[in-house]
Amino acid sequence: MEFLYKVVRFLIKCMFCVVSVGPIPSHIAFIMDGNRRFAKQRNMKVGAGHEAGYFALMSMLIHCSELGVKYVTAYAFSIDNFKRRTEEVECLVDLMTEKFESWCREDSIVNMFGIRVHFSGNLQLLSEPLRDAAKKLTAATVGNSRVFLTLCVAYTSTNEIVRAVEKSCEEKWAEDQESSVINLSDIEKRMYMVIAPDPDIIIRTSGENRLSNFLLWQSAGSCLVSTSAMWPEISFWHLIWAVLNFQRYQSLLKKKL
Ligand SMILES: CC(C)=CCC/C(C)=C/CC/C(C)=C/COP(=O)(O)OP(=O)(O)O
Repeated sequence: MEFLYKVVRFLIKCMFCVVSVGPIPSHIAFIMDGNRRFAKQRNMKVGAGHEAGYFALMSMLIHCSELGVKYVTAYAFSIDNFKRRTEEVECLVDLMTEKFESWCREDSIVNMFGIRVHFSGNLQLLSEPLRDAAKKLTAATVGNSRVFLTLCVAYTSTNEIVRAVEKSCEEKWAEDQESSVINLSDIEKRMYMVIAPDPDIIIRTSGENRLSNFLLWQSAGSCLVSTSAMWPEISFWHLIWAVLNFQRYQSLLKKKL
């Protein structure tokens, strides 16, 4: 078993060397889809599917960090997810609260890997314990700088855009009532995602090709990669495949110039 593990680690290292010859994306975003189908296919409870999804996110984070990807974004809970059955919403909320609280510890995985956590979304819609855990985690990881992880929670892109436009109007009007012209940079400055560059790659699992109200503003130039694997099944190889696709897309762009 130990031998097999060593062989896999060696292969992973070789692949890292191969992809490092080309440009490494600075920002990868994930639409983590298929947790419930993964659970159903295995006669597991829905909660177990989401828990498996959590471990898949951890493994992607570690691979991204080893690959030198600076920004990672994950769509963890959309505003529309509040419409799901109460038990499922509670289960996801409990899972996130528990993990965020544990990530605050000094020896947690996020601190070990130098991951700074940021939240994108309307946190006012969350229960108080989850909102507090998210705020505590943001503060607890503020000194980390190896990877910037943005978790989209209570997020939809349309909500982000409307909020940024509203804030721009209010703040510009308060600044100067004579000329309150709003431009692109006024809106972008007020987006939740202002902390990260636009994603180079968006990976969606479970065979779907839709963006489902995720990073609509930021994805104009992103390379979209869809895989039929359910989110808990995502592996290092899917990540490498996405990066190779991105590199091919980059070289095509260069040829066009
Ligand atoms: C602590 C932390 C950040 C945990 C994250 C856990 C996690 C992976 C959440 C994603 C939840 C979600 C709505 C997935 C979509 O699959 P789905 O439920 O829609 O599955 P389906 O497409 O098969 O119905």
